[in-house]
Amino acid sequence: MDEFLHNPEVMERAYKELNEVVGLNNVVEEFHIPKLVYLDAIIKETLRVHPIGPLLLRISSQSCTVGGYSIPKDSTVIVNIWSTQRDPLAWDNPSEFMPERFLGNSEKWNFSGNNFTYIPFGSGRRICAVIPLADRMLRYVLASLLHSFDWKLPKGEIVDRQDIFGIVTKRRTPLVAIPSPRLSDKNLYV
Ligand code: HEM
Repeated sequence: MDEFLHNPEVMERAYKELNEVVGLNNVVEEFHIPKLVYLDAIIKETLRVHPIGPLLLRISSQSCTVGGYSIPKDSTVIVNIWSTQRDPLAWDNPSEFMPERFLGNSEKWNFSGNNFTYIPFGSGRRICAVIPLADRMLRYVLASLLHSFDWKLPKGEIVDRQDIFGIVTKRRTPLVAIPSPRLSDKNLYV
């Protein structure tokens, strides 16, 4: 929501897609979700710049060398995906919020954890246990919130939008956003 509210051209394109696919006379239903390809790109880009679990932990089962560094057996290894998903060697304009980078290449950009430049759900044996559920819920909840309401930021508010780190990534200050109804019929909100 934060990136959406701070990127008016992304907002405009997402609303256009929702108007065309769902329409202002309807609420979002499950069958609409696969057709919302720009919304899918927004979610993927959000998980790139703000991965929910920024640090993956592993213990090396044997001694090895990674990127020229020797890692002894039984070392704790921390993989910083917040950083790798913003690596300028892998991403153009890595700090820019650009959902378009995920359009038209769904084979390459998925949550399988096989493309190490993009692993928001982790990778390998300990990859997130509920990717299909999390993916579906994210798309459905975000699509419904955006489609049902126009969202605005409070006037004149200057906030610190940076991430803070812990087990999960959070924005430094909580987001305040003001919704107003946008559907054609008030009964659709019941
Ligand atoms: C957008 C939502 C979510 C994201 C981005 C996410 C991301 C992650 C990540 C990065 C890991 C670590 C993977 C690794 O070390 O390779 C993980 C592990 C895990 N996640 Fe999620 N997660 C999400 C939602 C959920 C939800 C809703 C649940 C439970 C209802 C869940 C359950 C788990 C479990 C059980 C593990 C540990 C798997 C294991 O160690 O074998 N996740 N998740």
